[in-house]
Amino acid sequence: MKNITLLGATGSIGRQTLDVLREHSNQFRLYAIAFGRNVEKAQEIINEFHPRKVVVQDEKIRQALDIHNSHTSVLVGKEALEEISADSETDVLVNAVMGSIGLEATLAAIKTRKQIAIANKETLVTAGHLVMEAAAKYGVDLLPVDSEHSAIFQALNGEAHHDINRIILTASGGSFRDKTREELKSVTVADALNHPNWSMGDKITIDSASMMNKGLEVIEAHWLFDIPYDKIDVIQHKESIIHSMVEYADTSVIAQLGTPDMRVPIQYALTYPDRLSLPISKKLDLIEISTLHFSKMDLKRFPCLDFAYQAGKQGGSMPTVLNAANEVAVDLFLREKITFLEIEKVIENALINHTIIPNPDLETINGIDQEIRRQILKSYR
Ligand SMILES: NC(=O)C1=CN([C@@H]2O[C@H](COP(=O)(O)OP(=O)(O)OC[C@H]3O[C@@H](n4cnc5c(N)ncnc54)[C@H](OP(=O)(O)O)[C@@H]3O)[C@@H](O)[C@H]2O)C=CC1
Ligand SMILES: CC(=O)[C@@H](O)[C@H](O)COP(=O)(O)O
Ligand SMILES: [Mn+2]
Repeated sequence: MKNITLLGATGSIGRQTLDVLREHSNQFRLYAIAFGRNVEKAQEIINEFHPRKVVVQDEKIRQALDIHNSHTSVLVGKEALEEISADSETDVLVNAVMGSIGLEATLAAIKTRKQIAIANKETLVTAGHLVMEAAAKYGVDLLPVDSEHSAIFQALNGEAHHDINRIILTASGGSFRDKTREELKSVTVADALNHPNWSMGDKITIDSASMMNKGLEVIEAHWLFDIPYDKIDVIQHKESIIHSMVEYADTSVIAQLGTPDMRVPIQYALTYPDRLSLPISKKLDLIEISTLHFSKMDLKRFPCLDFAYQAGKQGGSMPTVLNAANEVAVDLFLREKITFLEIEKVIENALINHTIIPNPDLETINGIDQEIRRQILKSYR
């Protein structure tokens, strides 16, 4: 029986992780959870799974929870995310919080040699060098949950890196794949949240529409698989059936396919290297689908993808700036303070105005993250 600690339990990945745990309750026990503001959902989870530890952000949320038993203890604050991640009872950490807030928890789990299923891609974007350095030092594998990275992980199957020509990430194109830039001037939040293939949290759904999601995934792939940026390609594939591919030196291409259902990569990250059954409602039926489409990515149409390639290649503190600016810009868009096309402007300005700091340590990264947020928010109060 493995004890699972789940950060972001009330979110999209969190809830689908709970589906997997329900399905395999003979193998996994929910040991601890952390969530943000959704008290109602958290209460449901606590009532069903009876975790030993629950992390809340503040006293007000602790008081809103109805816990009257000595079995469950409630911990408060950001440090408590690290505490449950490093807890000696935790066997597997599923990091499914949204944003760079998840960074210290990932590092804490690495230092205590946990199995880590990582959905929280912002952790790898903002501080990939620190995370991978720590993972190598402590001999910890990061098991990807992101669908594309799970596909690559499966396609790599332990092959040596020098055998690889390139990684091919697939992009659905998001909510606005068929819109012109002119049409993008007047799109609404509701339009942007209408992803054609995946039901996900709000922030990643907006990232998908701006193509920043794929940009973050390029950086995530660079760190997870130790692959240079010029060997990472992105192609548009509107059906999200091929989740990504690896082209080998002999030109052989290995892809992983499946209907878009995040429970598949989540479960694989929990059971690796084994595979367990998973009763998903719709298995892949290629005859029914009949045709798959592919097209070239246009970096002028999707400048956020270009920003991410540039920031990744420049390295140092640039990916931290990219991530922080994007997190704030998406939040401003979701709160209708800026338009959709202003998201990319906010990010571009932050990148242009930043003087790169090589090899930043954790304190520097946190300082830059906070400063970028402060500067951007100052203009939109
Ligand atoms: N959804 C998907 O299909 C995919 C998601 N990912 C990645 O997984 C991560 C999670 O995405 P997703 O599940 O969609 O996001 P959601 O917005 O649905 O969920 C985010 C979770 O994080 C919690 N949270 C937010 N702030 C804090 C905090 N300060 N402390 C503790 N918990 C916090 C939220 O709590 P609450 O809701 O209670 O406020 C919620 O449980 C992201 O990095 C995303 O890029 C990657 C691939 C696919
Ligand atoms: C499910 C998942 O992994 C998301 O990151 C997904 O990839 C979003 O799709 P697009 O960014 O390709 O639209
Ligand atoms: Mn993805």
